Amino acid sequence: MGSRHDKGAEDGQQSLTDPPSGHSITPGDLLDQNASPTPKFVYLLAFFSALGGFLFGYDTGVVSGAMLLLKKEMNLDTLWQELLVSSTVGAAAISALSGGFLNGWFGRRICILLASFIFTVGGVTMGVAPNKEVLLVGRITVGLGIGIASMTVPVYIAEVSPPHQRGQLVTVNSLFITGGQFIASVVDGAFSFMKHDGWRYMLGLSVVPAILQFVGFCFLPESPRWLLQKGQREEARQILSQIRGDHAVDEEFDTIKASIEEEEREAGGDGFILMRILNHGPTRRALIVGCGLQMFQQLSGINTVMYYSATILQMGGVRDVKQAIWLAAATSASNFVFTMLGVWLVERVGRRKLTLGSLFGTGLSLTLLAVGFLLAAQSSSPVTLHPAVPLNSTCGHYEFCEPCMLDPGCGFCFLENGTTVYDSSCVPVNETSKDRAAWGRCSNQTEETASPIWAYNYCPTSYSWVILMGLMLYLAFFAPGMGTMPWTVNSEIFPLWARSTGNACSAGVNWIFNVLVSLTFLHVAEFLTYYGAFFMYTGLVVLGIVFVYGCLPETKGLQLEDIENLFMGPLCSCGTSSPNDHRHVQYIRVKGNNYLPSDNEASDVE
Ligand SMILES: O[C@H]1[C@H](O)[C@@H](O)[C@H](O)[C@@H](O)[C@H]1O
Repeated sequence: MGSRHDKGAEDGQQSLTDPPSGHSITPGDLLDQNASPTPKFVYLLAFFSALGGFLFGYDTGVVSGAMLLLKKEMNLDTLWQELLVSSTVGAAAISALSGGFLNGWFGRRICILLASFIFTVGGVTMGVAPNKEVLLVGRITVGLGIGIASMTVPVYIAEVSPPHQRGQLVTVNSLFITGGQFIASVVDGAFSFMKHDGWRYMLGLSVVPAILQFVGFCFLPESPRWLLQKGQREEARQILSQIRGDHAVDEEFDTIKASIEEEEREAGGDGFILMRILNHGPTRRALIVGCGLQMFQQLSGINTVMYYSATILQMGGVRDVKQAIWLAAATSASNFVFTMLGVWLVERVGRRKLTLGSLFGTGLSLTLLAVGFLLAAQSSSPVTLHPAVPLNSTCGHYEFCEPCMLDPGCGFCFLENGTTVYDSSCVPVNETSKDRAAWGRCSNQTEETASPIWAYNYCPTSYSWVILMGLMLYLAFFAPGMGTMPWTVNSEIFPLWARSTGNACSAGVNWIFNVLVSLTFLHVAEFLTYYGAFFMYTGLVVLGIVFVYGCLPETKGLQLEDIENLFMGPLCSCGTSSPNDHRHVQYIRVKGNNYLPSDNEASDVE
């Protein structure tokens, strides 16, 4: 790997470790270089590509509010509700996996255009859907768009960004994801009053950012790194100069070119890329780190916590559906706001520390959530009324709310005076709508305050504040690190030839574990109880800490072409493969300002 670095010296440039006489390079010099303004064009590229992240967030987030209206209007049973929610995530998993091929073959720009086209078609299909079958087709279509966008956008942003700002700009994509989820919850709130057709607006509005992105990308350029890999040198050089503004790009261009040639030599040019990745030590290790991060992101339970937030709020006494919708918007707003913290921190503390700190806090908050659920279970309200239930129902056996609500066939029907629960019973749930009981006092839900309350999947508790605190802390810790870093790190750890396939695999792992965790949550809770489920997530987060501590190197500030060096050593070297240990000497022109070196040194003096 040394050849391209020696080249700089031949060109008369100076090594950082060997400053020219009369000019010793101080950290201040490096800071100045790194601080040179980033051309506005890069921000424009980041914005238009991150609209893909926005659509990812919007389309995954909007469905919960739309479902409240849809299930009434289309009379959806539980199976159809689950289909409409999970089909999108399932389709995203499949298209993310196949997106690697599209990305490598047709380029990042075409893939982003394709994703925004698919989002538009999906949005229109959902907006005009005459029946649930067409709606399902629309949901699957947007899922296909999400999968492609989720693996292409971070790669594209990483490839056009200058090294010292790459982390921040790629993390902006995660900010757009959580921003999309937040806007979706606001749109859900705003249209929830439209009992008829409100869902059409909720689902259909996604065409607006999709069209904006499509039109924008008709005018925006391809990634110069991809073009260079495809041998289109002149166009690559021209685009790189356009993106870098007045900075000359010879150095960066030569580095990318040399590294592509070297990579092809080292990794061999034949065979399936996935096989080449697996047969080549550094890329195999990068793949394990990338997929592991994505797996632990989902195993930390983010989507369970987000999905479950409305129920958590109901436990705390928010029984009005409208109020619950708005408070759920507050949950996604927190996720969004704390993601901003991640954008701010990523270039300051680096990826490794941010991920570790985030996992640590996530583990503590999950413990708090689990303890809250444990306290709630232990003080669970007794069943005081025992109406005759059909013999085939298990609901008549329960003496307390806790086992009653853990049985998917039953719910808790009660009256409330302040925080005191009375006249409570455990009765079968209506199979077509879980919002009411199959028969009896809770089978006909009215808005009257004196009418009995139907609690499905939750129990009233005075410990809801512990759970609520756990929820808020969880988002504060998860969002800036584990919510963002898996996407950011994956966009930078693979060499160019392996980047599309590597990201396709890791994004696919993210979506597969997303489906797995959301589909199994209620069953896990049924077997382990809620506190058991949250203790289990805590255990998985502890495994995540061991994995990240052992295997995640710091990639902050390095040029993409140098990151492969971090994976030369053994897989888990406990962070010792930091950039400073494996850094190759980088060369800069001391006079003239045409190349941005790594900002490792800058960070040391920050
Ligand atoms: O990074 C994102 C983000 O944290 C979202 O809030 C979550 O829903 C996604 O599953 C995750 O991939």
